[in-house]
Amino acid sequence: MAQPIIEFKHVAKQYDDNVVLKSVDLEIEAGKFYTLLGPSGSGKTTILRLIAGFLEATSGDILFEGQKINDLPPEKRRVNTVFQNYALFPNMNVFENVAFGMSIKGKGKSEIKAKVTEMLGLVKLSGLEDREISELSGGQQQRVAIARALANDPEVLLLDEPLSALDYKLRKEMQYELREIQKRLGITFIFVTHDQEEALAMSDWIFVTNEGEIVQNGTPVDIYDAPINHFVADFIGESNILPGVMRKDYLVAFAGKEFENVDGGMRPNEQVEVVLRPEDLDLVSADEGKLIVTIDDQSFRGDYYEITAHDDDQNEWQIQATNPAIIGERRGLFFDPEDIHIMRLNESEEDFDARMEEYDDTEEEGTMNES
Ligand SMILES: Nc1ncnc2c1ncn2[C@@H]1O[C@H](COP(=O)(O)OP(=O)(O)OP(=O)(O)O)[C@@H](O)[C@H]1O
Repeated sequence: MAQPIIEFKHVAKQYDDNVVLKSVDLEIEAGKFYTLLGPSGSGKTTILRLIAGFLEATSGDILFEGQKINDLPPEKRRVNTVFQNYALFPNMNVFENVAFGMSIKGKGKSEIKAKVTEMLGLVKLSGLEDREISELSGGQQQRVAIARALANDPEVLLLDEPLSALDYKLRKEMQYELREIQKRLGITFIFVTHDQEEALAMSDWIFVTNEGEIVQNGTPVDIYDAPINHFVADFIGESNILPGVMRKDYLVAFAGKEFENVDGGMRPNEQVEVVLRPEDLDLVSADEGKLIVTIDDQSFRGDYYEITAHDDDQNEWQIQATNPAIIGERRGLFFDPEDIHIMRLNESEEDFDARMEEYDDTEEEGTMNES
């Protein structure tokens, strides 16, 4: 990759004895939409504040375009932040809020007017220049906050859970619009959320945080299809996670049976965890199934039925089915070998990446042999 716009080298943050960030390494490439995704307290906001300069790292280096910026004050960094609570100035109207940064920099009136007009157009608030902040809806206030941050021409826009106060429908709309704004401006966005659906829908690249560490990073598809460990598999989407044991010849044993799988490169007899996503499972007749399950419960979810069941080894299963089932009935459970994802216990991210690369190569070779 080209030189990263932002880089963390072993960055740690500690308050007295409380380590909230443990030696984080990360690289941000210019012009992409990044998301920091993780549960509450995992360190997302700390990472964002270190980038903005509102916090000082306890150790490690923070670089901007290759230059160390640990000691650079926030106003000298070419980044701007959009906060969750908008932080607008209530005594100023929409125009004055968006113009604020440029006014204190002493920009000329006509330049300010042109920029405010452009920014309000970008966030679809043209014509509301004279409105007071108290006369705006929550969604409109959020748009003003975005316009105000972008009016300073930052190279990187930091967004700290900016959509969490909005209702579901508005939130979806704003997700789409933020993505569009990022593409149009071509600058780097770093977005913080604890909502995995939001992260999957918006990002080019996701950093998953847990307990002060980045536990996995990759594209949304990588992270969804190949979670590195139990935490990621459980946090991102619904999962069935079962204990398993690798066997020879691309076989894995779980739920009391052996199954063919293609997620290879494993040692026989190694204890692993097996992930199967609910949407990759089908209910079929008992003699067509790879496993037999007994239906425990179901609920209608609009476009599918969410069904819970258990197998004869007493493993719980979550299944997304297009048709309803009958509670108490014994059915077959069907899945494709390629939908079985294997997770090694306690694997480092580097070893995991190497294994996934090997797996991709094996797949390519397989395709070439077939042709
Ligand atoms: N000033 C502080 N003094 C001591 N501990 C702090 C301070 N600020 C944050 N922390 C702790 O640092 C940890 C990480 O906080 P951070 O805000 O980065 O998490 P987060 O992932 O952004 O969570 P959330 O989604 O709840 O905002 C938390 O355990 C928090 O209590």
